[in-house]
Amino acid sequence: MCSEGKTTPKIVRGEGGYVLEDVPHLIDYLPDLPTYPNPLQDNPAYSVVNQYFVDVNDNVAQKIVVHKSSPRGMLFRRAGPHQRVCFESDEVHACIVTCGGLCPGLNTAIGEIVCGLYGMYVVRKVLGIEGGYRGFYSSNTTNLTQKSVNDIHKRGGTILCTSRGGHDTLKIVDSIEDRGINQVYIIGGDGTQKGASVIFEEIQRRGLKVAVAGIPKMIDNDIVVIDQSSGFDTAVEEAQRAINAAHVEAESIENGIGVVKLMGRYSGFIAMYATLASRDVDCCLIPGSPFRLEGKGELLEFIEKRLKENGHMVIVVAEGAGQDPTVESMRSVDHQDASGNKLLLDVGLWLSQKITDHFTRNKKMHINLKYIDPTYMIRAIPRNASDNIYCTLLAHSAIHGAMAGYTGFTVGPVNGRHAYIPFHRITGVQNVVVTDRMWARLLSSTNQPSFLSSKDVEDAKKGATDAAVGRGE
Ligand SMILES: Nc1ncnc2c1ncn2[C@@H]1O[C@H](COP(=O)(O)OP(=O)(O)O)[C@@H](O)[C@H]1O
Ligand SMILES: O=P(O)(O)OC[C@H]1O[C@](O)(COP(=O)(O)O)[C@@H](O)[C@@H]1O
Ligand SMILES: [Mg+2]
Repeated sequence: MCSEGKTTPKIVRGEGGYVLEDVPHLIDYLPDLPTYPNPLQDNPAYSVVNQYFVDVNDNVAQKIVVHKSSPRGMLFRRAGPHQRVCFESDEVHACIVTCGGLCPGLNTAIGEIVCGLYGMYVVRKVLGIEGGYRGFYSSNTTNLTQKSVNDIHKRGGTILCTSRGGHDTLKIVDSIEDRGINQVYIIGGDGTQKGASVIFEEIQRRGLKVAVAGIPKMIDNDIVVIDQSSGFDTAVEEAQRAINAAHVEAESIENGIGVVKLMGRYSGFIAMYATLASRDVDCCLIPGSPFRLEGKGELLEFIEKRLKENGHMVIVVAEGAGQDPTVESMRSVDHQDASGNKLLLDVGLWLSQKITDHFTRNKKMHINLKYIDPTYMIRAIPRNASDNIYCTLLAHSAIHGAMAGYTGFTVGPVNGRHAYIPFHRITGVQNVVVTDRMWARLLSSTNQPSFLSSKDVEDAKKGATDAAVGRGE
């Protein structure tokens, strides 16, 4: 595995504090590249829409809440179809690959890239790379047509299969070059975008006319800059079913406790949003907000109090929660998956065991605890309607960008408008639930203590500031 790319940021400054963080373009290293009129101008569907093409000077602001005396913040290039493109339709040989963990909407993204290329740009050569990055050099490929992707958006998973690890940059770029591929669409999470970044670097180094576009999918919502990751909405919705079940079980028996573990390796967005949406949850535990079991005002005392008040309770725990020294012992610190992600032991099981032990030991109360682990159920399902539309827009934005000659970018909504974001802006830092207003809303809705000491609060505030600096805010 390589480390992420080292492209120098393409910063364009102008009057009035204008700062555009632009994405690379093929013309940056292929200056004589010809351009052609966009075939969309003759497309009966698109030609009827006023101002369908984006202006080359359209930008999207990262910061929309500004202070009188504060800097205006960074701008990104607006995504969308351009008047001129750098590829002729019959010249395009595109490929699509899906990498990393599953996420609802992968098949929609695949299908929409294929249909968008065929329908909007009259492209006829789209190759599916099977089995993630290693598929470039060790697996089968499949020709993708509008017919072959016809109804895949209704299915969970990815028709191309996926994998972790196996990112061998040189072999991947050799394969791209040997096959004559000139547009590479890479669908995946934060790890995948890092991989895409180094592929782009190598392609640029070799001077190839190959556009590399990243399409973000992250069930954990742990990618920075973009508003929200695709698949997240579906996952939060599906998590409601597990929380409902835990609630029904807990309230139907004396001193019932329902514990639900939700995905979120480094960030607790699914747990936080699922808790806020449900309103049946009494306590939500996430990475970044440490808790302790024993002691005054700590978790076990709170559980006892809530049981006495309500007779039952529901706890939602994100899989990455409990990283403080109290639970350090249950973590398999030395283990990583094939992509280098930290492997965690089951915090839900551990917590359930600790709660049961506590109440058995002190004999104060007989509890009935049910542990529900819907982990893979929330990501193996088909996307919901809103994620379907979202993935469609991501796919189309990626196609328009690649056709216009932009490369080395990830596409995504920034404050509601789709933009092209250079890889390095999203690969350097991870999105985490910081102690911001959303977390305050959650604490107020569950009425749980924060379990934070004054030192924890200081650390969290510092972490939030550092993260904001890392995100370029
Ligand atoms: N720093 C990196 N450089 C190159 N490839 C990487 C890097 N990090 C992850 N990858 C590759 O990206 C792919 C997906 O990464 P992973 O972390 O498993 O999932 P996700 O993209 O969903 O976060 C894997 O094939 C992995 O080898
Ligand atoms: O068992 P797997 O496939 O490694 O997946 C588990 C991980 O996948 C995720 O759902 C998403 O992680 P990625 O962003 O790496 O795909 C994590 O929340 C979870 O820890
Ligand atoms: Mg990841």
